[in-house]
Amino acid sequence: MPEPAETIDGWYCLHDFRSIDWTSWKRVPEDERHQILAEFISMVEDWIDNEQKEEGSYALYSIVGQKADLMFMLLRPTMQELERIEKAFNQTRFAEYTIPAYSYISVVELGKYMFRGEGDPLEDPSVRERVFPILPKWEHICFYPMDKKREGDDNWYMMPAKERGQLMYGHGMVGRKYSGYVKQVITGSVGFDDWEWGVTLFAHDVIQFKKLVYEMRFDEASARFAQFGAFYVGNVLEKDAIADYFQV
Ligand code: VOV
Repeated sequence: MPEPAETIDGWYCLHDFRSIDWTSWKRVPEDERHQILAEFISMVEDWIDNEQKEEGSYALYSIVGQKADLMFMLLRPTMQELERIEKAFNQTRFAEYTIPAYSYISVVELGKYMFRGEGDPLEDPSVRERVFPILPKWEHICFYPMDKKREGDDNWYMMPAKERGQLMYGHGMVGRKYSGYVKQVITGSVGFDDWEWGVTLFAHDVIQFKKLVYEMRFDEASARFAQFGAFYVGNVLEKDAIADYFQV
């Protein structure tokens, strides 16, 4: 049997996508809308506090297109904490005006392909930074889930570890060209959700997503093995811009 890939796992991750029920929202009197938003903003402030204490991280983006309007990406040390946040959000008055659109459960993952260190990788500060990341608040986000194929000769899980390592090396080389333009957070979801990985990309210039994802399609690891779910793309929603976004 080919050697299973070893992973270093960090914070648990919830991607939570919501659509806004704009028709109902528009009917809410203005002063009440302010109160409802204040409660939501105070929740975002809690996420910011948590991130400042380095006990987790968050990203808040508005999504373009009809798949959703908002996306929260939350990282926490336990699945219980993620559930508590989800429940706390669902109990806000603001949640009454949102419709769940999609969610994704995973854990920040680093493949051991590139890790050459000795001992416990979680004691290596450069590894800790990768698996307990403070999420960038760059202008744009792109999220999609993916699998590695298991079909005939293109079965990722039947390939010897060395060959997989070579392909991941080639993959990393393509990715490195985008250093400073695109930041990737790969989360593993085998056993947690419907796909094998969540791919979350951050960029200052949205066109860099298209360039990177397109270039990767030609790289063997993706060309032969990658299968993709739905793509979501969005713009950063800073705390101070929330009130404006919900102005109707
Ligand atoms: C921003 C660019 C970028 C860079 C630098 C980069 C580098 C790397 C390295 C070095 C490694 C291996 C070690 C590790 O870190 O796990 C990975 C791993 C991985 N990647 Fe990647 N990736 C990028 C970007 C990047 C993209 C755009 C995608 C989506 C693929 C596409 O076609 O749309 C992706 C996917 C993945 C996945 C699913 C894994 C885990 C695969 C596994 O079998 O374990 N990735 N990735």
